[in-house]
Amino acid sequence: MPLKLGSKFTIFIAAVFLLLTAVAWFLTNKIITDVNRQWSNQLSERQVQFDIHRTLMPLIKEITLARQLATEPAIIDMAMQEENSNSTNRAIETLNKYRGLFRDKNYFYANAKNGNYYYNDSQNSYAGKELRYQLSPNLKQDEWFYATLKDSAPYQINLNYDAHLDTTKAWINVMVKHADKNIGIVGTGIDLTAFLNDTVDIGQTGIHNIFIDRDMAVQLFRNPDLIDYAGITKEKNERRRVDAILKDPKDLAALQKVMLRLAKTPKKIETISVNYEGKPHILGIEYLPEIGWFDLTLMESKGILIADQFLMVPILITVIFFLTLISLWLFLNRIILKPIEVLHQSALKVERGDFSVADNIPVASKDEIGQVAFAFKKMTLSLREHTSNLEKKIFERTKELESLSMQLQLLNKDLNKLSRTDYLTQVRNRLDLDHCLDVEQNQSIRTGQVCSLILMDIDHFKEVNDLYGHHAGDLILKNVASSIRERLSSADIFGRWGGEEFLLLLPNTPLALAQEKAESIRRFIASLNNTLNMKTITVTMSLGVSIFIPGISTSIEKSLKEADRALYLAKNKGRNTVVVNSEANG
Ligand SMILES: Nc1nc2c(ncn2[C@@H]2O[C@H](COP(=O)(O)OP(=O)(O)OP(=O)(O)O)[C@@H](O)[C@H]2O)c(=O)[nH]1
Repeated sequence: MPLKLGSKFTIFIAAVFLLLTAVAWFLTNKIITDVNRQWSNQLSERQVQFDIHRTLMPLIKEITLARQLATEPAIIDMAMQEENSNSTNRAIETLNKYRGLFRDKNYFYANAKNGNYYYNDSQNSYAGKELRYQLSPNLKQDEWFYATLKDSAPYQINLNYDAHLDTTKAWINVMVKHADKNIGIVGTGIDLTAFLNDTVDIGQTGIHNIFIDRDMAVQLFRNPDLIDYAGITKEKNERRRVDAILKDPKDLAALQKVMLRLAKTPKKIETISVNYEGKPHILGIEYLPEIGWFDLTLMESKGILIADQFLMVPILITVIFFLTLISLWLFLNRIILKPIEVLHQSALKVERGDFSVADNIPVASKDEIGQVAFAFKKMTLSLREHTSNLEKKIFERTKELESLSMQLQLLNKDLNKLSRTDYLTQVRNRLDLDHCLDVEQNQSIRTGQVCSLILMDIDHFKEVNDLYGHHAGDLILKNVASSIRERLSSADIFGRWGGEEFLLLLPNTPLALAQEKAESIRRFIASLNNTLNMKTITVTMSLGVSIFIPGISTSIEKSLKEADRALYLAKNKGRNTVVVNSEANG
């Protein structure tokens, strides 16, 4: 079945709707992604700047102080000649001075030469006994010292758990140098818990800071279990790396790429999308060359991205598209489909011959549909008028035909009558008599009634013709026929058998009565005066009578032959005589 216009419109509008919606969703998604990227870049940049001030500055301050301490002559002096108590006292004095300046009010100093380790805390607990113990390359807990000494960097930040002091600290280890030789390490420790509380775990929902070094080992994170303590003393594969936090290898690969780029262009910030604890996050990355770390700012997308709010836009666009297309459909339905449907229904009615619809065809608009409706209305009106005229004509023509048919029937009747009437005498002709013989035979057989036959012939008619002329003969024939017919009842069947011979059939008439009738005719004809040209001519007739008796007579044809035989006998008897068949038989 071919598709209707309404279905085509619906499919078209649905397709347009799907296409527009898909484009709207695609564009919105693209815009959201772009905006989010820009937005998270900015946010990340701000966050990192904030971190630098919040986190890096105190660290740099500590490093600067420690580096300054490492260059203090008293410290170098002590490293060179610790056995000199004056030098040592001066150095301890200097160390104590710096202790007051360090954030956590502690310092340490370790001599490369003998492993002597000096330490004092914020409580000044070790006043006078600052030399705490002697480091040993054989002790695992002292490995950091010997590993750091071997490092070429001027300073390091080492996260360590101090078994002696039972503290976990971020140690700022600065090399004490003399003539390019590492002669000791000096620095301060920052309590990691306090540090994490103050700087890393800032309590901003959805935002986490991770500091990692170039090897991706976690340096600072709110969960201390994931921090790579004592990294300096570990093999690379033993270190706690960021993959404990960012578990997707794809995220790690992306991060590594960014880290390689940023290491060449510090102070630049890049962002990537990552998964953290099953949720999408934006990761802002900046390299901090001062400490050799990367500052990673992990921000939950849901909190910072505008996707959720922005999702309303494509939904709104979809709803607007939907409403617009529905309105368009309703509009098309109103101005095209409905008028076409009305025209279609009207056309079907016109096809069935109902022209009354012409008055109801609406021509509301003047547009193309309106013009078609107007043309259709005009056409229907014209068709109605034309059909009405045609019907009138047909009616008139039918009447004419009916009248003609009547005339024809009458003519047929006349013709039929003529075909059965003798042209001269106007009585039944031989054709009609033959038919009547058949009918009467059947009638007699059906009813069981007898039928008498009288065959009559004008005597010496030849002489009449010869004496008075053929015309006179005709007149006598006519006169004889009409005179006999006038004397018969309506049931009697009379006609010209041929020439001057006539036949009379008498249904339901016994032979005796038929004989009487024959006698009566004979007498009447003999007495009849046929007037012609002032002359009176009389003729006589010979008559033969027979009967058809159903069940006894063979056939009416046989009975007719018997009448003919009787007529013959009548002629022989001298004419003007009636002979009954029984006589003939006798
Ligand atoms: N005028 C006229 N004569 C007719 C017509 N039909 C037959 N005849 C004539 O009737 C005559 C019949 O003659 P026939 O058969 O010899 O018999 P008939 O002269 O009547 O003698 P019988 O019958 O023996 O008494 C013929 O001369 C026919 O020409 C007719 O329609 N008009």
